[in-house]
Amino acid sequence: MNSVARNVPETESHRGMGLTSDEIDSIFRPQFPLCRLVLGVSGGPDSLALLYLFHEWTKRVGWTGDILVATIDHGLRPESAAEAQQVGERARAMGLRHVVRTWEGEKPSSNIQAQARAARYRLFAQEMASIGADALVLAHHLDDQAETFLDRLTRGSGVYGLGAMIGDDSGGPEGLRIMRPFLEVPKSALMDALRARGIPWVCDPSNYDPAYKRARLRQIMGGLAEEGLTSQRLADTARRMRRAREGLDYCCRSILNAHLVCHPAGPVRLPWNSIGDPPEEIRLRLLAHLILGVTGQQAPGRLAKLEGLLFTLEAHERVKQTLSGAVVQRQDDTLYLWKEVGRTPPAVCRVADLVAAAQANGRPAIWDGRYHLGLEGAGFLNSDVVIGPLVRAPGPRDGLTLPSDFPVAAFACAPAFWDSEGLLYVPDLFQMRGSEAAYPLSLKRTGLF
Ligand SMILES: Nc1ncnc2c1ncn2[C@@H]1O[C@H](COP(=O)(O)OP(=O)(O)OP(=O)(O)O)[C@@H](O)[C@H]1O
Repeated sequence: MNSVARNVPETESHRGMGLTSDEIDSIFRPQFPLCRLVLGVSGGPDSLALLYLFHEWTKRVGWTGDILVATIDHGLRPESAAEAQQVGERARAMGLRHVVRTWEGEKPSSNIQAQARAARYRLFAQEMASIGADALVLAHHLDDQAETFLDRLTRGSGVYGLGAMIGDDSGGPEGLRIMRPFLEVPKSALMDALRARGIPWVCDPSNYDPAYKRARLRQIMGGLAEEGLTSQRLADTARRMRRAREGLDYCCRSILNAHLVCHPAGPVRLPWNSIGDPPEEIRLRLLAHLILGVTGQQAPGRLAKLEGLLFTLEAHERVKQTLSGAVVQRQDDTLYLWKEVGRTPPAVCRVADLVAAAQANGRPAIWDGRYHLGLEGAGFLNSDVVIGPLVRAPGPRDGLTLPSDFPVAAFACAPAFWDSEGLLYVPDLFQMRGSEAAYPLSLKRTGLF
């Protein structure tokens, strides 16, 4: 995570001439030792500035990585296809590859911006997979950051949410690594840079449509600035929140490293009274980390619900609750957490399909967001072997021994391998004897633990 503030000072160049070479260098250099990138370029001023300034920088410093410029045509405005083509012409004129991906199918009648965004990241993920890209580079800038901060305030976020966007985020949508080199650069500086180069841009009218919350927030920001609440101030506070978040994460990691017991098949337990009496914010973050760790999710859900859960756990010595796909049980002084079977149990899929898709995409094979599959032994597996939650494995369970130091229910979502003859392997719980005694696939947890 690139947490160090890279304050680009408000110099003359920001106000009129665009960014200087030194400023452009300080924006890109710390972030781009990577070699394969997808640049998300819509044709608006921010992402066009990304396209031109990044290309200019790569030429100047002799950066030789691979760039694919991607435009997503959401098909929501009649001009969008022509605008996407125009981005393609510009990219090709610079000698860069460009691809247009279209959001196909019927468009939803409500929540359209969120759905378009989800579709956009799905399409970006496919394009990244096609070239084995290290990261997706987006043109979010300081004013976007300030809007995100305000938006999170309206949702009652705490330290984590108010940290807003991260410059180098390995936990983006679709699990993508997202780089945001302009996060501390004001939009006005990007527009000035385009003007200084005589580059025209298109405007998406939905950016100003008061039907959308983002546009409304943008409008009220003018008034807030008059009271001193400028984009710069809001973005500065977001950066301080990220710093606080890193401090909290650091404390949580030390506590978990010292006290957490993880079973390789999924559940975890924490002796709650042995962690001392850390402040409430740390206890909350510990709970959030544990939920993310056992569920394989990226975000722990709403803060108010997490606060409610902590309150309940601390008020009762024996209690069991669910939150964000995790079961959390307190039994005297021990907390147990595991993944809930719930309405959406982990998928059952053929290991061969999972491995083939991962190899084709140049990405690691991951099951249920929780486990990396080591692929070394994949070739030795029968093609009908599947992986799924233990609770779905067919046939008898002879030989499967559940440990007595976790609740039995905690193993329902354990990763299990089976074929038409029955269960083959569950980490630390079951290993089929005979020809497959040395099970050829290794499993490693993703995430925190
Ligand atoms: N249609 C598109 N095609 C390619 N890239 C895009 C497109 N729309 C947005 N982007 C990229 O994403 C960045 C952020 O865009 P925008 O601010 O519109 O998205 P957002 O919805 O506010 O952000 P996010 O998607 O992260 O929530 C842009 O600067 C650009 O790099």
